[in-house]
Amino acid sequence: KNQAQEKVNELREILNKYAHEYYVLDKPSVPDSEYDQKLQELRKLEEAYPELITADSPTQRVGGEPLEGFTKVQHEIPMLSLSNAFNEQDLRDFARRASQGTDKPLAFVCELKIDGLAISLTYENGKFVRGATRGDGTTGEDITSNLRTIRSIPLSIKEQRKIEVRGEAFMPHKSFLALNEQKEKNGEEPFANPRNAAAGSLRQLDPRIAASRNLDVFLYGVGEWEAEEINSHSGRLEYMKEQGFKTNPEWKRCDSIEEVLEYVEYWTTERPNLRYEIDGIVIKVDDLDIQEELGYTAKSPRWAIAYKFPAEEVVTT
Ligand SMILES: NC(=O)n1nc(-c2ccco2)nc1N
Repeated sequence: KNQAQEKVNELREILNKYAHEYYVLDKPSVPDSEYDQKLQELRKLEEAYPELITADSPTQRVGGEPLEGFTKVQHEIPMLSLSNAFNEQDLRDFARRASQGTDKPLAFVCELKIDGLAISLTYENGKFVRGATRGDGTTGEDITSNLRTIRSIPLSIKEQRKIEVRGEAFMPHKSFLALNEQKEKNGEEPFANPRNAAAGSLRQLDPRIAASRNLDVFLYGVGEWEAEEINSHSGRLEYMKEQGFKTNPEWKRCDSIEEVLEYVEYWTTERPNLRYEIDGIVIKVDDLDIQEELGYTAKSPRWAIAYKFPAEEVVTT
């Protein structure tokens, strides 16, 4: 029995490492067959010793029965929407207002604005305990069982103190095209865009359907955190990556609005080469104390703004 426990722990550690390399770092160190073989070994051991099964085992990604409905979740810290910028002048105005709100030197972090569904993930004692949609910003829906099926979301992390991280769940282009092809074959209505497809997939009551949709996430923020000891947004992004969360590799710390404008310029042309949909660039003040000084309007932070790409002219054939 103890032998089985040791073997199970060893397999879980190896499988979590492989999964992190493959789904989070996009750099597998072993062929899929190696992963599948070890997972099969773990399944057999858990079958023989069901009392050894834990919720964070890699075999427990796709849960049991479909839900009857989604329960509501209150966000202790509201998940606010971002105000928009549409051109260079809007961005310069944003930077000026921010610099007038503090006498400290100002730095920004630029991030790709992933066009998906905003989500919140809560971990307690290092375990993924709850996942929720943004909803209206204060009340979302508990979609834990669906989010567990997304392989790039870790089921356990090193941090033992309660932490809530936030990000975007999305459907990569390849999965979107394949899903719509399938829907058209079945004579079903295809999804209009990857955002709707991701939202529709996470609103399914049966986690097996969500599991089949090849969703992914990028995490970009922290909500509640018992151990707030990092004083910059960029530091938080690095911390989240260290904890095993998938953060978008394209974020960049900029020391001036000129650098921000260069970043926007670069991604305006580079955007078509991404394997996922983005609808803009998010610019955030990096220093968390300055974020606090700047505060919020009724519905959005004053320390962040979303530059939106011009809507692509639809070529009607
Ligand atoms: N959609 C997206 O990629 N977002 N959204 C935020 C955000 C929303 C509110 C605060 O931050 N940040 C990024 N990268």
